Amino acid sequence: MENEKKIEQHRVDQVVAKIKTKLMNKTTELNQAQMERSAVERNYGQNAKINTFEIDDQMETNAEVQQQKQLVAKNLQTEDILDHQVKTLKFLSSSPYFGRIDIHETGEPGPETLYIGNASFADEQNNFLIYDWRAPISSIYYNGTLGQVTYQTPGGKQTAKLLKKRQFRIKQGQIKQMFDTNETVGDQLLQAMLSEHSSEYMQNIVATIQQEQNAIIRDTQHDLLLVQGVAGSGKTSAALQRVAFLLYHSRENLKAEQMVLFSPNRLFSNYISEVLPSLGENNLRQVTLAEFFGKRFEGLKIESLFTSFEHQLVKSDPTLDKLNTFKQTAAFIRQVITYAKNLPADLLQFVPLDLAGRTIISQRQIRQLYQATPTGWPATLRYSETKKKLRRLLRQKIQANVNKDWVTDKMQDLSDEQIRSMTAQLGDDPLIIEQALRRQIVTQSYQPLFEAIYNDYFIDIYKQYSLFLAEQDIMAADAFNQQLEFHRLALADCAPLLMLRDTLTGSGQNHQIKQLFIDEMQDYTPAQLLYLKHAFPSAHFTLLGDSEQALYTTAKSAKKVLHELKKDLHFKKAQLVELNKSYRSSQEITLFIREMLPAGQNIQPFSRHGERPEWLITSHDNWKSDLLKQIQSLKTEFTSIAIITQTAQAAEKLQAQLRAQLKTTVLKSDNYKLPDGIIILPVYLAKGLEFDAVIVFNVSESEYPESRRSILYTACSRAMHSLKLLSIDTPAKLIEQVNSATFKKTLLSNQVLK
Ligand SMILES: Nc1ncnc2c1ncn2[C@@H]1O[C@H](COP(=O)(O)OP(=O)(O)OP(=O)(O)O)[C@@H](O)[C@H]1O
Repeated sequence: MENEKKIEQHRVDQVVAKIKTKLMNKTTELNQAQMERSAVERNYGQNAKINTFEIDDQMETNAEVQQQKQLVAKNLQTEDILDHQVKTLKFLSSSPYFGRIDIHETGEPGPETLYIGNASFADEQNNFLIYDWRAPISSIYYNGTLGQVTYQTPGGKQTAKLLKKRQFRIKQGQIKQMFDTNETVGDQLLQAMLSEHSSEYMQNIVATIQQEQNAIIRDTQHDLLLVQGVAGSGKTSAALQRVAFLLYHSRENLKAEQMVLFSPNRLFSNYISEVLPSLGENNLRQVTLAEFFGKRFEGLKIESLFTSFEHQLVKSDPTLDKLNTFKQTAAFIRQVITYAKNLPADLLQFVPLDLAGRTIISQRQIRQLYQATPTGWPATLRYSETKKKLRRLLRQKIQANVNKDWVTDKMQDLSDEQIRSMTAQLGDDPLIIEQALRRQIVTQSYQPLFEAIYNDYFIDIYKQYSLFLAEQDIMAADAFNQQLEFHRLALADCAPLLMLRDTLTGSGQNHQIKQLFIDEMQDYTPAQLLYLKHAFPSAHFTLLGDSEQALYTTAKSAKKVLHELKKDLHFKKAQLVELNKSYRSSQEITLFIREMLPAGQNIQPFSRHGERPEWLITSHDNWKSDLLKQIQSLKTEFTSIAIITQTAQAAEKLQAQLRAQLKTTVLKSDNYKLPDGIIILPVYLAKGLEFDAVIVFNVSESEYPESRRSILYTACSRAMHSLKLLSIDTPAKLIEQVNSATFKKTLLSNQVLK
């Protein structure tokens, strides 16, 4: 192997030399392009400053400025392309590839050797020295064991014989590790990757994508791809590599702007923000569900998923809980749609169009316009026809106002300069100029009304929804109205409200988005998913979740989740992929946490070893000093240490209790960056994240009764290398039920166990 390694290093040296030459050329081109653009911009700046008075001059200058602007835009585009090439080449010059396959394709005279890396690279004769990991042929690297293999190409299925598979770890142009493997992607490289300590940002996994993850990444057939995977099985990782794959696969008709990822919180958005750039792709848009709703209900404070969760934990009102549960179903949304479609005109909650305290178009007039539309038309058509008529009516009102005194008054207040800019290109006829001016003045003052019509402000959707709720249950309507008075909106009301608005007005759909991803989909209600399907009608959905980590609902089998989605959301081609192997945690941690779940034996640990998790039992008097000792000892080994509590209040309280002895940072839902040092955070904010060491705080029976099994599982599964559970006083039975061989139990104080 040593000799082989020398030969491979020699090739790496040759390839890197070629990459560096190209890098030099591209850097020069980039510098030139930047200089050219600065020159155009300087020139453009001077032209834009020319003071124009005569109309002819102004028009000429405008045309010139436009031309310059176009030139700058074109230069910027070239610069972007060059900049991207330079970045890719820089990366390749340090780490050109990670895989090699030797294959003999059916019908070809002899075998060939291909190297696979983050991006393709060809020499001047167009020989591919590196293949992009997303190229069709590269799938052999991820899917094939030695022997006969097949792979998809645009022209159909191809067969080949895989003769050799080799993995590399190359850094700064030097081969650090090299393995031959017969497996799909061998464990040795994966071992090395997973043993590393956690970092601030999630890393890409292109060198070690596993076969079942590859099925997620390369799927282009289905409009619903449902991924149900155990904690740490690489759902998020696979989803992000999938984005990169789709961008490569449909370079011509899919742009990063046409994709959106619904993520659990801002911390998570930041945590994953480096993955796509590290693969040479632009980031896709990320939004949390609360942000998405927030944009659609301006002026209202939307309850976040976490607040809703904390409310459930802190106070729980059985009657309201029941109502909220119904609001979360797809059946409820369907009821909203039926209501909106069949709403008689006299029940529509129109509001007058007012301007500066004066009603310009009354509620009665609006209703009459609506009633005048054919009753046989669907509600949305009647509504859009009403909108058209309202605009026409406004224009008539403008005409009727043109010669009114208030307009004459306003005209007299205008400066010569204002008049000139308002009437440019109208010729010299004073009569024409005056009429145009008057019309502009009225139109400008009526502008807010046009906007109100455009934005559907002439219908009070909140009142309408409250009436709908009252038809179901008067208490539900009261609760909703009460929230509204304080400018608040419960999360459970957002999707039905929007569906009501959209069904009445025919608005709210975004046809631009082609791919939509939802991470932690188990936290979405069927009502929300149904609304998102409606709001993004052209999108393919990739939904990633783990129902065992459902903090807000109960666990369901993957097949049941798929069945319900198909039934509720009407996808044509749905596919379920299940991931059972956990990569995040050491084998010892996985063996312990899977014991917490009734069906946990399906979870396969990855063979990376560490210490068994430790269950620490302390007393009410000594817990603080015991906890501090544990933290001190973890600090000697790890940099990323998290203490996970159940609620934000508990996190704050703990911080206050430790303050005198230890500096910690409590994470809140509006934090977007993980700070250094010891972190305290509530479990829902830890979703999707991982830490070298985790201490789950206060695992007592009162905090973690049987019903909070998922919460405890989610908290524990954030740990990569070290997991400790601290119980104060009465320990949780949930742990007592776990096979005692999977953890170490330590009595820190003279605590009497039940
Ligand atoms: N094929 C792989 N090669 C290398 N690392 C991997 C691979 N798959 C997953 N990992 C690593 O395992 C860890 C967990 O991955 P990820 O966060 O994507 O899992 P997840 O299923 O989304 O987890 P959770 O549901 O618990 O949030 C990450 O550190 C990721 O880099």
